[in-house]
Amino acid sequence: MGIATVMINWENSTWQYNISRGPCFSALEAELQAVKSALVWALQNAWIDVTVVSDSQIVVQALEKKRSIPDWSIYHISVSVLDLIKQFNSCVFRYVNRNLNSFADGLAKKVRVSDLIVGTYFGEGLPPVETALEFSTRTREVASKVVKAISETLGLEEDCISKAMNWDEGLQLLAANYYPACPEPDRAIGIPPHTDHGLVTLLIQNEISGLQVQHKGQWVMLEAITNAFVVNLGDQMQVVTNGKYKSVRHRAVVNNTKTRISIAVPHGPSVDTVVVPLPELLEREGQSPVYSGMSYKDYIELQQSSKCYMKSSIDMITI
Ligand SMILES: O=C(O)CCC(=O)C(=O)O
Ligand SMILES: [Fe+2]
Repeated sequence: MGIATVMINWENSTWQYNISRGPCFSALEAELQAVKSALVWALQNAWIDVTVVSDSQIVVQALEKKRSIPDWSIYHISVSVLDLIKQFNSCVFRYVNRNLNSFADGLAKKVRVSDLIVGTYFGEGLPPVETALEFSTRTREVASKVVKAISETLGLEEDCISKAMNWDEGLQLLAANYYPACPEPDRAIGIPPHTDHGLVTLLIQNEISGLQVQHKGQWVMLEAITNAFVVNLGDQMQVVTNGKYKSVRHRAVVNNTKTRISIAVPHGPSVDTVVVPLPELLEREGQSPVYSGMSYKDYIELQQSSKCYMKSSIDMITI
């Protein structure tokens, strides 16, 4: 079994990763061993405030509650990890989706098939994938809060939408949009009008405006605010709230002198979730569903298919 841990020092912008190989009886054991080796390494290097990021929900859920992993065959490792945790000033555990942990995951796989030399590797700056990982992890926390707040505004439990959408397994994307200056902006379009297919999209942009939203039939330009997120609601939010919240139709236009950059982080349900209006909401309001159920995966396919060319995909599932 291959074990890889990536350590990032945010204070001096250096990173290193450590890889090892050894016998392991389960994937869970390998995850826990990786956490243990990261903690041992951190203590040896006098790190006292650490955040451990893992793609194993079981490991993260247990350790953040300072409990042993519910698998007695690895109880002894749990005990030593819990002992190690006590030696830190702060030790936080965070879950990340596997595809966001691809750097460490890829290293562990490579070492298993033996084409990587066991040892510790160092670098300056930040490993590029990990920068995206950190950004994605932190923006996910913001998006989770937004989804909880939306649930509450509907008079529902804060985790009502996230539970129904299997948020913990949800799809998260990262899109970097680059719009070079265009001498004839009126004859070009950055991104054509569309709605995002997911639940919420967080968007940051450089200081150049370009995002327009459709409001009462008019295109309205949003002023670009530095260090602020724009939150766009997507189609699944409209479906799950039975139309109480609307997904926003938007487009991006180009600038004649300046280059515009935007980073969009769309968050959706897990791809297998069949999204329907929340039964709790329908019951309380005495309403019938306005949208028919469809899995998120099928909805994305529908939106990208020729059937939806120049048409709104949400109309296709409106009853
Ligand atoms: O660049 C923008 O402001 C819009 C980007 C966007 O709509 C998208 O990536 O879905
Ligand atoms: Fe969009």
